[in-house]
Amino acid sequence: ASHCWGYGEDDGPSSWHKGYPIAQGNRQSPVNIITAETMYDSSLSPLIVSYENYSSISISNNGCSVAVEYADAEQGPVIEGGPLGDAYRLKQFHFHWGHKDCQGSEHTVDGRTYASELHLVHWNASKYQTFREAVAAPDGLAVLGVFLETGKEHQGLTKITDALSMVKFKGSTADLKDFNPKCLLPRNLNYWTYPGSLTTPPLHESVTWIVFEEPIEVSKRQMEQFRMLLFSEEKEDEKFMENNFRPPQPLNGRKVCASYN
Ligand SMILES: NS(=O)(=O)c1c(F)c(F)c(-n2cc(CC3CCCCC3)nn2)c(F)c1F
Ligand SMILES: [Zn+2]
Repeated sequence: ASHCWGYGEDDGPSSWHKGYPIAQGNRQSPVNIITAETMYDSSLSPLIVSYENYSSISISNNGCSVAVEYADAEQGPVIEGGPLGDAYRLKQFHFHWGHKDCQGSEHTVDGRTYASELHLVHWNASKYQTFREAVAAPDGLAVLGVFLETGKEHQGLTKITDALSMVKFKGSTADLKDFNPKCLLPRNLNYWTYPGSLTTPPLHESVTWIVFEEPIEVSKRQMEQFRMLLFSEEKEDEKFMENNFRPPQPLNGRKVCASYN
């Protein structure tokens, strides 16, 4: 079905429940991470990120974000360990950002918002046949969340930000080969984890969230390049793609676990 949801006044997060009742479910994302209430879980093993044989295919503007897609290959980039019982295969990564640098992330930390948040979406290819099947299963997805704050330019991100002008309009796609997303992870892999959902419709409660504590630094110019993207198609009147983030949702008794003490 074509998107009839968005981030505007009438079709934004507060009205998503009309088309997607799960929006008012009990394991929705994002959430505000209250660090004093997180639980150190010594049983959490280190996260294993095996992105060596990556094969990115393209970058595209899907009308709600900009995403880099990966080939669905057996030996593709995977993550395992940490809270995960299986190996999860990277499908795509995308971003959420604001109109200005003081807001834009989806998760917040003690109420603090960041300029942007990168999501690396993985699916449980050990247990399910396809992404479509996994996206609706309670242990189907694992998403790595990385906060972006403004500071010095991020060398690795320039390959992405310099390609954004090629996917300005909704529905546009461009080649983007051999991008290794490992360069987008922070140096320190301390993380928080909790059971949640997609943060966009269909809002399936199928995500094990793994949010890194340490943000990566990107330049103000790189953030500006995200803000020249459009929600709109070539023929429509211009609507700049910004504030494409869902606000924090109730924890409903969920515990956020920390991988570090
Ligand atoms: N912000 S998030 O929570 O990291 C996040 C995700 F994890 C996603 F998986 C998606 N997602 C949506 C679809 C369409 C599918 C089309 C087939 C039916 C299911 C949805 N593909 N990937 C997504 F858009 C998103 F924003
Ligand atoms: Zn996302």
